Amino acid sequence: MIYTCTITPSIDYTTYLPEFKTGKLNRSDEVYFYPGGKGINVSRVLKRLEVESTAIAFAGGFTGTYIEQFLINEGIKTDFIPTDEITRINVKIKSTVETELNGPGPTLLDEHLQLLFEKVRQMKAGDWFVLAGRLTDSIPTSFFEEIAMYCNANRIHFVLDTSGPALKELVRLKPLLIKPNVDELGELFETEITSTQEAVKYARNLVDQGVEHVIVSMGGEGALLVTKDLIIKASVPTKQVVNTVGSGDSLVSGFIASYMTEQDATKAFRYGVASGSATAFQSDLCERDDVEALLDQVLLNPLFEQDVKK
Ligand SMILES: Nc1ncnc2c1ncn2[C@@H]1O[C@H](COP(=O)(O)OP(=O)(O)OP(=O)(O)O)[C@@H](O)[C@H]1O
Ligand SMILES: O=P(O)(O)OC[C@@]1(O)O[C@H](CO)[C@@H](O)[C@@H]1O
Repeated sequence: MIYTCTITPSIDYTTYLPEFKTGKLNRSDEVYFYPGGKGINVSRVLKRLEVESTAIAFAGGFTGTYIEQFLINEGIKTDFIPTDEITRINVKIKSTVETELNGPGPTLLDEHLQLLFEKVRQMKAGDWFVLAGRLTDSIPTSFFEEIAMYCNANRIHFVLDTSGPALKELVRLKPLLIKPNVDELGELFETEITSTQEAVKYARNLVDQGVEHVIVSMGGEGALLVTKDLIIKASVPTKQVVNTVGSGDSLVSGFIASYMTEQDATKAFRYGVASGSATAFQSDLCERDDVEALLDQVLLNPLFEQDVKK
């Protein structure tokens, strides 16, 4: 079973308008209320790719109820831990450019964390634990380290898609996959990455620390896969972009969905990138047919260590 874990879920209030003027009253007539948060997006895309998962999340209030009910209606198993706080609403404004306003995550107490650990203790060898999204400051990084160590010791595949200080600490615990975008990778090494060569260098550093697969996503510029044996750059299909929110999560879902059946990192990477792009080309997350229609348009270009070092 795949378990996704979203510490900070959200409703993504997504609104489209031709022009967004700051400091003015703006009106839009097209709005959507998607359940969001990175782990939740991963579960939703997995479902569309016909892979079952259980979505674990900390959620509360009317927004928490809305998110859980939405997932249940889509046939996704949920295992939510209730919080006293109302789950955040993140605002996504789609205009000439995309503007996002994300709220803070919940303040979690020790009892909440113990409930989460209990769930992890029920997982079995061969299961997947996908920890995705912002990890609130109210949780010490040591808590996630314990979870990652538990996963390693019990052969639970650990996938990590987060940013900030926790990412720095947790890469040491050898996740099966991490998927920073290029800015998050730069943040991890306190630098700005301006070329594929640099991205490969830092991704390679993470592989040397023990991460099995590092995927660096670069929006419309494609993505990179770096493992012990592979360095591959993928170019992405070109089409009108509608909403890129969740495209990184779709990449993660596509990779897992393919890798868990075929254990072929190159194929899984192609499937992941096609999933990311299929999401970018529509308002909500991608469907399986859209992903498969794009597969041939994802061009994989192997890079060689000597070329990258130039
Ligand atoms: N403009 C685009 N055109 C085609 N594909 C895109 C575009 N933007 C994103 N994608 C697809 O989505 C993948 C992930 O994109 P990105 O690097 O923006 O992830 P992210 O920053 O983690 O996104 P998010 O946090 O919103 O999920 C890319 O590798 C690509 O496959
Ligand atoms: O605040 P975080 O947890 O970093 O990001 C949350 C978020 O922006 O990420 C998802 C897209 O990846 C959205 O569904 C959600 O609103």
